[in-house]
Amino acid sequence: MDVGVSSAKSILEKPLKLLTEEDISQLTREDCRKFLKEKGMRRPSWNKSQAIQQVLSLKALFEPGDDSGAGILRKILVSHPGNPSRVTTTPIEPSNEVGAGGRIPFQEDEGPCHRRDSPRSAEFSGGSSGQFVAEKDSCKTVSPRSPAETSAPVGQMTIFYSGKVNVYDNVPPEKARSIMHFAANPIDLPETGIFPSSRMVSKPMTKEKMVEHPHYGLEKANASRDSDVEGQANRKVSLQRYLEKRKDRRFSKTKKAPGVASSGLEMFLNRQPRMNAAAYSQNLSLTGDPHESSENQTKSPNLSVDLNSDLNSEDEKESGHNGEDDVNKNTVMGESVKDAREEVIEAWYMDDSEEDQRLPHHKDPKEFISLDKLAELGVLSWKLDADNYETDEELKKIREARGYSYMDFCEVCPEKLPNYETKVKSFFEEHLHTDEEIRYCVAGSGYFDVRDRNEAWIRVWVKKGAMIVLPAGIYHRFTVDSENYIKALRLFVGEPVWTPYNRPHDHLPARKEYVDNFVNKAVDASA
Ligand SMILES: CSCCC(=O)/C(O)=C/O
Ligand SMILES: [Fe+2]
Ligand code: NI
Repeated sequence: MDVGVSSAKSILEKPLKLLTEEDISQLTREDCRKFLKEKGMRRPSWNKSQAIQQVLSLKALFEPGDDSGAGILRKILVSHPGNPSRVTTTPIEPSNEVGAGGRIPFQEDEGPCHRRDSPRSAEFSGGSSGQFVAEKDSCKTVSPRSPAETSAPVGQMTIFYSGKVNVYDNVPPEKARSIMHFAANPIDLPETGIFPSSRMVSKPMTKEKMVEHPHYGLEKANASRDSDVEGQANRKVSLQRYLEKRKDRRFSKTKKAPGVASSGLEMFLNRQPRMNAAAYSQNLSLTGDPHESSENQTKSPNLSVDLNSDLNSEDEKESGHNGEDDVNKNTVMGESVKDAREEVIEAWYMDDSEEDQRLPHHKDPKEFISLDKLAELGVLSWKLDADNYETDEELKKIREARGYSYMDFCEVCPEKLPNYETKVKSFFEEHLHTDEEIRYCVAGSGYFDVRDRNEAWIRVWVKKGAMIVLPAGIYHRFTVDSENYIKALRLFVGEPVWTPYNRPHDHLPARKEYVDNFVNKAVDASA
């Protein structure tokens, strides 16, 4: 008998309130996906953290009894005015408590090689918080749990989240509204009480602070509860303990063991699919061509200390991508919903030509790939407001959620980058890093090429406003495009390590972990 399977099954069958941190840490992605599929979710996440989060959310919402997540949600349910048949999340208001004095000293120097940029998209994208569209009777503003509602017919609910579509059958209106509320308040996740509220005071996110204040955000979240919460107390305490431990681990000097899955922090704070950045690199030999040296970058030392305190048409012509390809479209009741990220990020399979690396290198015919497909390779993306990155609440939320405590700029152009030619060549050597590579394009554009599961090159065109995360261990390379200019914000968890390990570096734990999580498991699952 497969002990692992049966123990996972018994864990998943446990009521949510009895789940312990040990239980959760034993779950594998496949356990969760299986469970979710059995519960009717058609496309559970491929990401372990997110799959676990989906399991917990599902259990919270569907477990009967007063201590269900729906019970908690019911307490804080708000009516959604406006169109009763659809609710889309709106950007969370910026925190008023963030003082101007605490602003990040970003350097605004545009540089001599600043090229013309694509027109700015004024509209905020739901990239970081995901876009939720719920259908059917899910958003009627009926008072909670009225008798009529209890006997109301159940229906199907479709949730568009982070570009993914999940369809749930037999959803009562009450639960649907709970989910709607959950969607509209992405930071105040009611089940765990661990989320910093968008309205709470913004606190510095230095390593010390993160360890020192493990209950960051608890007060505000807890304030929205009352005695109904009692039934959840055990589970909450257990989960908090789990999160605190993981958070401490994440920011401690201790190296993370190879193969350890994503941290609890990201499991609960993150609504984007994500793989963790394992910090192995300190003890690994530098066998690659370090294309990085911090003196060559426009580093802003203050940024590494505390960043949280305060925090087209021409392009389409060039790519031949008019944004109307079916592959990048979501559909709600037959209506197409475009992923806002596509305004600033496009991805396609590359041809094999040896021509100038700065050319688009499309196949003939062009073969685009959706951002969801990229996420399945661990490549995450957001669209952000690059004109206001200093004060952007969305960026701040992403950084808080993912622990990106460090930032600096990297400007790639002959005038700004010493040893420009060598560097550009080195960026384009196929390599991997033992941590995530996080780049936020605030001006210009460039190509990040990543290998897919079959070793084919996918070219990811990143333009102003695009933030991209390449997971640790993925083979990739970078080049500017024919405009020859990019200014990118580089982010990192803790002290940055930029070492590139040129291919082959398959023995590195980060590579093995990447292959296990994003190549082998996907292949196993599809077999
Ligand atoms: C646009 S940032 C420069 C490229 C880089 O840092 C890197 O590591 C590419 O793989
Ligand atoms: Fe890199
Ligand atoms: Ni690099």
